[in-house]
Amino acid sequence: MKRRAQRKKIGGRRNNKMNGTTLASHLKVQLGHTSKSNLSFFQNLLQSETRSHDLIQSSTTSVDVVDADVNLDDTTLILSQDFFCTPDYITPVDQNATKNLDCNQENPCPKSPDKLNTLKTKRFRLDDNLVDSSIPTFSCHQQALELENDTLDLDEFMTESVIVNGSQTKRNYVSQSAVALRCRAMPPPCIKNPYLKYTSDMDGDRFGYQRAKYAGIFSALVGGDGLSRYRTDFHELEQIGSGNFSRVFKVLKRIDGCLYAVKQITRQLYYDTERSKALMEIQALAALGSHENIVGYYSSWFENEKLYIQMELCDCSISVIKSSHALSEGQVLEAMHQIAMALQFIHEKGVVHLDVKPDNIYVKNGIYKLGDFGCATLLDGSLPIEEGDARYMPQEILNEKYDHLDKVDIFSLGAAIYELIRGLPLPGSGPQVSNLRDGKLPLLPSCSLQLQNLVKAMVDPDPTRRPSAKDLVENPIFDRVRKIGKIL
Ligand SMILES: Nc1ncnc2c1ncn2[C@@H]1O[C@H](COP(=O)(O)OP(=O)(O)OP(=O)(O)O)[C@@H](O)[C@H]1O
Ligand SMILES: [Mg+2]
Repeated sequence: MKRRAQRKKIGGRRNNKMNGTTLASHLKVQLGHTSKSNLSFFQNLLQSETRSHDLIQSSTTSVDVVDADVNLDDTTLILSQDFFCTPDYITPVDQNATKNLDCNQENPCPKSPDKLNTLKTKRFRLDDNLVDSSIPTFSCHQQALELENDTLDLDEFMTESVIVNGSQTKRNYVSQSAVALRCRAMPPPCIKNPYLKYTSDMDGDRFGYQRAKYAGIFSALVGGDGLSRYRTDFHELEQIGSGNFSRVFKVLKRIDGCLYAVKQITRQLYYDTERSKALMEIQALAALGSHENIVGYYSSWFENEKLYIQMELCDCSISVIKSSHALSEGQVLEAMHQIAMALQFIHEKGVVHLDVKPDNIYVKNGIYKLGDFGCATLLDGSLPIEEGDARYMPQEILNEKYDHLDKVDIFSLGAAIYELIRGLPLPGSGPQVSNLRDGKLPLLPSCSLQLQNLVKAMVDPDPTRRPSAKDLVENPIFDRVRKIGKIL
């Protein structure tokens, strides 16, 4: 049976400065919300900021603040919203300046007050418009997106702070990254996409969009685990599936108003090996690119040691259809032909699926799509091999012979088709499964001889005698499909 491995990582590199007292107190709070793997970073940061603060306190007039930067180049993490969204990180020397703070309900993040008696030198001068306090901070979504694309290389946007005896007053200096992350924490409202007609999905709860907006904010801010990209970007509608270590949800993406499936790998990913194994699923999907018969992949991220995968939403898996009514031979042929095309596509790119089965064949608007690339690996065997559901595995893979991995997929598709024709699930073990592995199929009266022979060839115990995916696609049995595009 299938085993899975999963992992973590996280969001944004950061190089930040704050008022010493404030940052120290924030860090103490943050330490309570931060995963173990990030603790050492915060502890270092806390210590260095505390030292900086001590130096400032012991100074009277012109004192260069010790650079309390912490190099985060190798550290990735997501900080909770309150880390950036409090007035403290821009606490002015003049406490009266806090009166300039502009808090409002819609955007609880305050604007930066002018900082008095403080001169800052910048490694990278921000656009004045960005830091102009007259510009609402919420207007920086575009920058947030750009920053996200730039992997938040915050180092470029940080400021260095030097306290001098002068009266020169500088304007706000909230770093672009802090502004971007602040905005990132504000979920945009769910938008109805005017180009789509699936309104019935949302009509049930007309106020759901507004509610979701605030629910998103609070779950993102109040949740013990800090900023949630899932909650910020998506409105969860319902759970639509589950696997051994996963749950799949139908979600509405707030910013584009489209429906997607988000798969949450529920197993926590502590070890590097687990993480890199879990990454193989999305790396395979991303590398393969789009194909009509492969479930579409959009993005993925780690959150709280779990992996999330945003995918094209399909109607259901073919096993659900099979359980409600027997599939006609025409439907079976159609599914077989389309999944054979998916296999031809991935095999030509040097990838094998290794978990082809009815549960992993989805249907969307009558199109069959191969999904669940959790066991995908390279055809040449240069990546770890983790076979899928044992019921659909040929004997050679159970004997750990990996010379013809593409033919493993052909066997699995043959076993899946056999199951669909019979209309009964394959048992986990017993004579039926061992007969199948030996290539012995009982007669299937409801099915044409031509199709039975083809399935028999697909489950041949000798992998070299099984047809390739290309052979399958070109088999004359599918002529009807090719001619009319769809078998009715
Ligand atoms: N893109 C999608 N659209 C619609 N339903 C989906 C989608 N992805 C997954 N599902 C549903 O969720 C179920 C579980 O998904 P998936 O097979 O990817 O999880 P898994 O943990 O890898 O499962 P397993 O280990 O049991 O194969 C699927 O069988 C399907 O019913
Ligand atoms: Mg699956």
